[in-house]
Amino acid sequence: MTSCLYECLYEAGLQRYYPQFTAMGLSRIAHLSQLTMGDYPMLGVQDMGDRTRLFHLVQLVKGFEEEDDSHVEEERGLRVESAISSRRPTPRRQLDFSACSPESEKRQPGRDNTSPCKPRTDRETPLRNVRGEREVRRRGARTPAVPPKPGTRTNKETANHSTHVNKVNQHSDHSNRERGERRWAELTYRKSLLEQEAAPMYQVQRAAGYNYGLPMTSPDSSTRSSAGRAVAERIRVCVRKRPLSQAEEKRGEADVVRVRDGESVLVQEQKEAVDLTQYLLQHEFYFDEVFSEACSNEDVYKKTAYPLIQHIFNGGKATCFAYGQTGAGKTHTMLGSSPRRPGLYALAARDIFARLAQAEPRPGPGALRVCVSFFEIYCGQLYDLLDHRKRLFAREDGQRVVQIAGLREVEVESVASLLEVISWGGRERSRGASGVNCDSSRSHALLQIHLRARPQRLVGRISFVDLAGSERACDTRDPDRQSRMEGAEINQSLLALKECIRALDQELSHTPFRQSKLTQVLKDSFIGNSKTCMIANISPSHLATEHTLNTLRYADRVKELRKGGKSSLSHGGTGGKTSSTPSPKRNKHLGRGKSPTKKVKLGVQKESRGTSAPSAGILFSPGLT
Ligand SMILES: Nc1ncnc2c1ncn2[C@@H]1O[C@H](COP(=O)(O)OP(=O)(O)OP(=O)(O)O)[C@@H](O)[C@H]1O
Repeated sequence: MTSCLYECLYEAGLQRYYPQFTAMGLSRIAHLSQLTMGDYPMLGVQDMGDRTRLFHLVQLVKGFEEEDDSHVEEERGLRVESAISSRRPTPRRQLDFSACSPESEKRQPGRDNTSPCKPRTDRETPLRNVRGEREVRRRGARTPAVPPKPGTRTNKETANHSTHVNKVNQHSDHSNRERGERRWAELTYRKSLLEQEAAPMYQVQRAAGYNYGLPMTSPDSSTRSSAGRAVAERIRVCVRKRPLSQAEEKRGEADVVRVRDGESVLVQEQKEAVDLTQYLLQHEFYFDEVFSEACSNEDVYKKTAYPLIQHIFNGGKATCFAYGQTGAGKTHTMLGSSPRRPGLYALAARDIFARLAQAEPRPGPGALRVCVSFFEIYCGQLYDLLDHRKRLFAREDGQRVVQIAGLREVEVESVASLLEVISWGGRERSRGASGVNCDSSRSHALLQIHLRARPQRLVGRISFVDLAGSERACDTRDPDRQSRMEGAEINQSLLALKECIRALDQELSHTPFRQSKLTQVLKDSFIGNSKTCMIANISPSHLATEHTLNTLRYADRVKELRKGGKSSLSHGGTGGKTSSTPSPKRNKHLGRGKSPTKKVKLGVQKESRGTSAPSAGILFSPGLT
């Protein structure tokens, strides 16, 4: 479960150690102040960079404690109002862990109260706990640990006591407001850093061969040849950036994603060196199509699903995947936001029926029928969304065609009826989200539109796949077993998907579709006359940068595989690292199982923008390690 400690570690880039922290009984931010460097190995923090970060974090927490102590003086009438604001905020100083307390949440300007942190009682606020008895005595007046017995005080004492309580409450309100303001200042600071590009900027450069999780792509020169064009037509990889929402803007979140020329996307990642200087890393990725926030669903449809619809009328199979972090815009793309702003499902349905009407103005015995099925894959199990979430089983028949036994197919005769069926299934999915799986983003949803000739012959089929939230693939390190299993399953299916797309491109005799339920049920979309399009949805917010980069790296790998790259070993996961063995030369160099990091080339230093890199790898600034 997300906790403030996790958030705090996350801010410091140490979130992967969270399970060890909790295993060692460190569950609150306040516990960090008791850590000594001798404890670091027990927490698994061996890496020098991480040790330094943890050290700074511990110092910061201690600093907060001291700061809090200074408020005792304030209670006695000494106001140190300007103490915090006049102090030059070092980057880590700006972290405000207390923002997790319910009071400060309430007081934060323009912030909604949906904090991911578990609400705490006053006594549970982390920095208070750590000082034990003294703290409880001091704050105890407001929320006493043990309620005083009635009648144990005189009236005068009670009056004095309540005056004191009011003073303490006023102080507490004041400090909470101050903390809220500090958090606000932090966000504004980050935003200005990102928007004004005041910080030094370094560009992540393309490297030959293995790229240590960094972008692989360059503008696609392979599409210049006719064979390259054919492959690019079969597998398209596109990216769609959504706009910042009003709530995100109010919270002061910055837009760190830029779309250039409809074919490249640029992400600015805010980083911090061990000397606490802030800098920006700029990642650039190239795709077949990149849709900016200004693009409508119709624009996206024309360049993604529309060619697939033409393809199924020629007897082919097609698949359109929506991939990305929860909240990145997958549903908006697939389903649309209102009847006047339809998504890909409705636009595809409109074209299918328009084309049928054109071909056969009057329905006759030879006319094609449109049938829909809608099901979900959760933890490797299939559930029929058009049949009360009935459990389904996928099996291969005698011709080695995968059949989903018992899957309900509903015949539809118009766009409206198709949309009705989809919304029925969608309701079933969100209802299931509070039952079987607690969150619909943990499952893949597959909507299939079949073109059938009578009686049942399949002519063409398009599958729209709303993939599980990409951030779920990182749950493999979650302390909760169920989340870990879900994460592993999602990770596995995304890996299998990449493999199958590679096989589709290279027309390999063996398609590894059995590696996951997702690819198994989509088997015939990976063989024969089939086309695929992947739309990677991304959020522009600077708070989502890590997930955005993971999404882009995955899409990037899919695009690279199309060009004949070898498979990667795992999905990006938290750190967004993918590993692969792209060239035999590299294999020879590194050998199997050796740590690739030993060979990484670092330390080329250059101000990035507008300059070309002298060699592969990240460009580092002075003082960065
Ligand atoms: N291109 C866009 N233009 C305007 N608003 C958008 C766009 N994309 C997404 N949004 C808005 O962003 C919010 C989140 O989008 P959406 O629900 O589609 O995300 P999602 O990836 O489907 O999330 P989940 O996996 O949780 O279903 C919604 O309010 C949606 O209306």
